[in-house]
Amino acid sequence: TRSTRPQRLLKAVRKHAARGDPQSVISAIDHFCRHSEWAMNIGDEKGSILDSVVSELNPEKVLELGTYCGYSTVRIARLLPPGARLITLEFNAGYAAIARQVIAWAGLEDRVQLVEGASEDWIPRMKEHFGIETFDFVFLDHWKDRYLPDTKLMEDCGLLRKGTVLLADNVICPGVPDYLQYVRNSLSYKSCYFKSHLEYTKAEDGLEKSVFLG
Ligand SMILES: O=c1[nH]cnc2c(O)cc(-c3ccc(F)cc3)cc12
Ligand SMILES: [Mg+2]
Repeated sequence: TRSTRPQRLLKAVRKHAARGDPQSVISAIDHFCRHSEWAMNIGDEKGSILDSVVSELNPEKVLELGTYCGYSTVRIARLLPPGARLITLEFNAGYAAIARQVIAWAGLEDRVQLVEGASEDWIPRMKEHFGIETFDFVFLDHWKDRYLPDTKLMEDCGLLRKGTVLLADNVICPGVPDYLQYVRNSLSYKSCYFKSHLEYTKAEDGLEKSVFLG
């Protein structure tokens, strides 16, 4: 049977990237998506904004909602000190299987824990199952209809602290209007928009950075 796009993306990583070299994995995926097949990775333009937010924050505890093939997982994990931990949640088993191999190819499996399942099922279990008190940084990149309910769920579960940074992908395309309205109007957040483009295209998209004020 025909291979899947994530399988073809992994094949390109194995062919063109060097094992243990996260930057070569990032470049191989960007090249594949520009020249072979578009895929919904954050990409190099928005990825550079993600890099700058992570580098400035130096987070110890990171949560990523939506792994897909692990492109942003690799982008974030390569910037973390070895003691730091990134937990990434992926609902789709096929995506998770590819992401594990991409993360391993980059040599970053020691600081990444990929969990398969629904965000709403795992967020309430972060403390007792992973020994997490609060997250320093949360990257939202899963499903637009889950950004707002999962953010409220993280608040209710006490997973956010004064200064926790939420960074949301795709706030313009596909768009998350209910989430934007919430973080931009809530007194519990200081929010700002980073204008950019939909990965590998000229369409507008952007990232919303929101600091939880407690
Ligand atoms: O569903 C998505 N989850 C996470 N990230 C996405 C992302 O960066 C882009 C898109 C997307 C954007 C335009 C389009 F025509 C088709 C799909 C979807 C997701
Ligand atoms: Mg995205």
